[in-house]
Order: sequence, then structure tokens, then C-alpha cells
Amino acid sequence: MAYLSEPFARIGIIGGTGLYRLAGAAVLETLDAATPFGPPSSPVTIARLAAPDGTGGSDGPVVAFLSRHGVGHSIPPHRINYRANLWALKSLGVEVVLSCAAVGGLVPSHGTGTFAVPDQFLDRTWGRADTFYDGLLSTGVQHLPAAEPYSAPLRAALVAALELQGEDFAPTATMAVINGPRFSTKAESAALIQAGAHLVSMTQYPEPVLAAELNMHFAALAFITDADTGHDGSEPVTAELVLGRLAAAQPRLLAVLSAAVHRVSAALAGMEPAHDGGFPLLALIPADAVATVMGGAVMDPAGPARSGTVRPGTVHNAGRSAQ
Ligand SMILES: CSC[C@H]1O[C@H](OP(=O)(O)O)[C@H](O)[C@@H]1O
Ligand SMILES: Nc1ncnc2[nH]cnc12
Repeated sequence: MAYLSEPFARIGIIGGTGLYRLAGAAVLETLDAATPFGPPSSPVTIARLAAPDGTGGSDGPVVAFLSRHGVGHSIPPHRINYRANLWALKSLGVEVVLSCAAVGGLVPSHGTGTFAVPDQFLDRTWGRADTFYDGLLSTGVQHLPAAEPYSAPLRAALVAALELQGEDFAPTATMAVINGPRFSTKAESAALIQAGAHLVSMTQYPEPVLAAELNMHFAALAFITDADTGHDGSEPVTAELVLGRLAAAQPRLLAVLSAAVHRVSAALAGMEPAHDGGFPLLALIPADAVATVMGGAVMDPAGPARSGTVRPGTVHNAGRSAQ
């Protein structure tokens, strides 16, 4: 079995609609990651962000960036290989995932042109592979506690970054996730509001739970591009509108992301790496060894102790608890 002696990057960023690369970051490497689930949506770019003072050089934090919809936005939300994407980041040493998304706002408190940091989701997708514990990898039966599905310390870093950048944002939100690729009808939108949702997305499930199963911190930075079917009197959403508004907001999004990454990077510098024994280089692991990896260093069900209310990867192993 082959292991990386050190991670390529400890912080991962998933780019969504309109964010296909990290403009301004220095690309160090571009990697084609192999996973047991097939290739991820895009090559993973290892890139160095500018230093905190805005200069280049070797002081800025290094991140692993992946484009969820692929190069040229070729993969629709219901066809994204979410398992491959999260596994690819994990295999490169990522411990913390910041997921960017263009979302619809359903209520006045979450208005167009502002940001939000979701703390809950409402899964309305269907047919998506949303667990690594499905028997495929001989990992046994596991049940992920999902009451608090996002990492508290990572959400706090995003909130601090949004404050630093002077952005208008909602520090909490319930994110409804529809299957797409079509947008909602007015009746569906009203039903989501009735169910307690503030935001609507097509991609924000199952990323949070897959990250947790892989013992990675996960939080989402949502930019509200529209008012969905038009609760504020605006025209109903279209893809062109989402793309255009996200493109216009990209510098703001990148500034918030960068501030959050610097904060997280400083915190990680004082933390031990989450894993013992190195990082599995999955591309080199034979298929029959994958189960060993899943039950060993990568998938230790106890997981590293972390602060905050969330312990990503803390899973209930039904097999063990029955003993
Ligand atoms: C192109 S409009 C619909 C598209 O935009 C959002 O993408 P992402 O969440 O990756 O930013 C939405 O979920 C849809 O996939
Ligand atoms: N209104 C909307 N519904 C679903 N996904 C979206 N992404 C951006 N806006 C959206």
C-alpha cells in the first residue's frame, strides 16, 4: 500500500457555478486523482493563495481546488460524482472543505446579492450515492449522526471572514437541495418555504455528509444569486441569471474565501494532522486494499478530537455497538 508522506494540501475548496478556478492564486500542480468511484469532476489544482498582506511569495496558504461541474461546466448537478470528488480531496490530505455554491433565496431575510452560511439542510434529492458505507467497500454498516451537519469551527471561520470583508450575510440558513437540473415551480418553492427552508440549491447534498464520513470538516459559502420563483417580485430564476450574477460577484466571493482560508490555515498550523501513518495515495492502492484503508488510518471511526459541536466522521458503527 502506498502512502503520501505529507499532504498536498490540508484545505480543500469546491468551486460551483461560476467559480471554475481560483483567479489570482499561483498554481503549483494539477493532479488527476483516481478514486474507487471513478474520476472526480475535474483535475485537482494545488494552488498557493496570496499572503495575508496580499503579496505573492511562499507565505500564502496552499489549497486543493476542484470544480464541481467540471471544466467548462459540463456536469449537471444530478450527474456529479460527489463520492469521487470528496474522496479525491481526502486522498490528497485535505482535512477541511469549503464548498462554494450559487443558491436561490426563498425568504426576505436571505436576499439576492448577499451571502449565507448554512447550518442545516433539507434533502429533496433522489437517487444520489450519498454514503461510502453501502457495502461496496466492505466497510460494514454505519449510521452518521447528522443533527448538526456542518462543522461549527469552519462555519465560524466563514462568518468571521464575511464580517472582515464587510459583507451583508445571514449567519444561519436552512438549505433545501432539489435534484435539478430544472428549477422549482412556484408551488414547490412555496412548499420548501413552508418546510422551513431559507435557501435552495441543487448541489449542496450529499457533499456535507460524504465529507463527514471521511472525517473532514465541511462548511458551505453560499452566494444568493436570485429569489427563485420571485418571492420579492423579481423575475423567476434562469441559469443565465445565476451565471451572470455569480460572475459579477466573483471578486467578493474570492475575497471572502481567501480571508476564511487564511484563518483556517492559521488554526491548522497549530493542529496535528488528522491522520496517523500518512495519507493513502489511492491511485496506487489495489482495489482489495481499499477496504483496509477505509477501516484504518483514513476512516478511523473515533476520528481526531476536535473543538466545536461537530465531530466530522464520528459515526455509529452498528456492527461494533452490537457487540
Ligand atoms: C447554472 S444555474 C444552476 C446551478 O447553479 C448552482 O450550482 P452550484 O451549486 O454548483 O453553485 C445550482 O446548484 C445548479 O447546479
Ligand atoms: N433558485 C435556485 N434553485 C436551485 N438552485 C439554484 N442555484 C442558484 N439559484 C438556484
